[in-house]
Amino acid sequence: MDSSNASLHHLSFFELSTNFVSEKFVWPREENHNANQEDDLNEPIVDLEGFFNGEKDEARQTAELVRSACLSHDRFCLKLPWKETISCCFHESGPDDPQAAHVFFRSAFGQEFEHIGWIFQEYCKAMKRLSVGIIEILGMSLGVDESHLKEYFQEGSSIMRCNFYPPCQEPGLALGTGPHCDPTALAILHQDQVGGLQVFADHKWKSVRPRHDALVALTNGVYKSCGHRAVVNKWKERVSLVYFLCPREDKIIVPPENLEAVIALVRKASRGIAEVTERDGPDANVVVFDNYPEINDCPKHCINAPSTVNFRSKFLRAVELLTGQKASRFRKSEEESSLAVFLLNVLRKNRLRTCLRNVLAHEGNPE
Ligand SMILES: O=C(O)CCC(=O)C(=O)O
Ligand SMILES: [Fe+2]
Repeated sequence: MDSSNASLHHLSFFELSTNFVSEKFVWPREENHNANQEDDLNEPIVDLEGFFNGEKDEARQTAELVRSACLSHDRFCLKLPWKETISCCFHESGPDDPQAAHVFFRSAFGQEFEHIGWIFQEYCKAMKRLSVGIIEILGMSLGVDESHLKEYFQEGSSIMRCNFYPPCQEPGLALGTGPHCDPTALAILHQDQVGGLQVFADHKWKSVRPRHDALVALTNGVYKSCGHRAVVNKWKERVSLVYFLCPREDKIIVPPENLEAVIALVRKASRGIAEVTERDGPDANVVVFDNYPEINDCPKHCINAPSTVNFRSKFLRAVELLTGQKASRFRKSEEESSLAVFLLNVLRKNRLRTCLRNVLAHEGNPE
């Protein structure tokens, strides 16, 4: 670093060299955190090798693992972050493209940084391949057409961010990156060995310990967007690189058709279930869904009636997607031929109710 850069650096973190952290960086007490006393996340490690080698069974198992990991997160506010950041757009471009990274690095930072732009471009190309692969697995895990999401993101223009976190004398007062959910489809994060990334899971901040052989993928969408933050370290500087996968700027964002239909049905059914159990108690076995025409359209709630087959198969799929359990486990016998009984039995498994609540909360106003 030359002397002009060094003085700039000292200027931006002037407060650092004093014995206190400037008020601008002090995070509200209610969001207080003690960076070193958090639990570890114990996130599942998803090995993508089989998927990238084209092994179908391994890809399916990977999608299962991804689904259960993505269905278990919550969300969440800003003071000044204790960090410096550079974010650049990444376009898959030819060497003469004015938007190519090396052109940007040369014009923004000077000739001597052009080669960093070339490295940046190569890194982003690799991240693009990886992220589109992960998106494909996410698509599989959601039960939507496998190629849908892959094609959707194929031409995207993504963002690459480098975060630099200087040491902070009072790491319990400041945050490197405040709590947030990334607004992009997928973020792939490469953190160095200092550690600092935390994810909000099970109502607590949990540390994602650095692994030299793994990157961290954070998702958004039907799977709840994953709240996360980065804490700072008293002694060491930390660097993270984040690749954000985004669709092309003019793409219209809509859920895949079959997924939308399933979610709409689940919303309706879940309101029905909630009302039903309040009114009739958990042992009720005859139920009328007054306000839910899709369900009442079924003659005598018989799930084998032709008009209900479509609904039933969609609902079973939704149950599978949302609970991670095979829907056939709920189809115990012919006696359970009433849709209402079926729904109540599902509800008794309890997990579905929580999952449905999550879907409703995630989608905003359930009314
Ligand atoms: O540095 C980190 O670990 C997190 C950074 C982050 O969440 C972001 O840049 O969006
Ligand atoms: Fe983030």
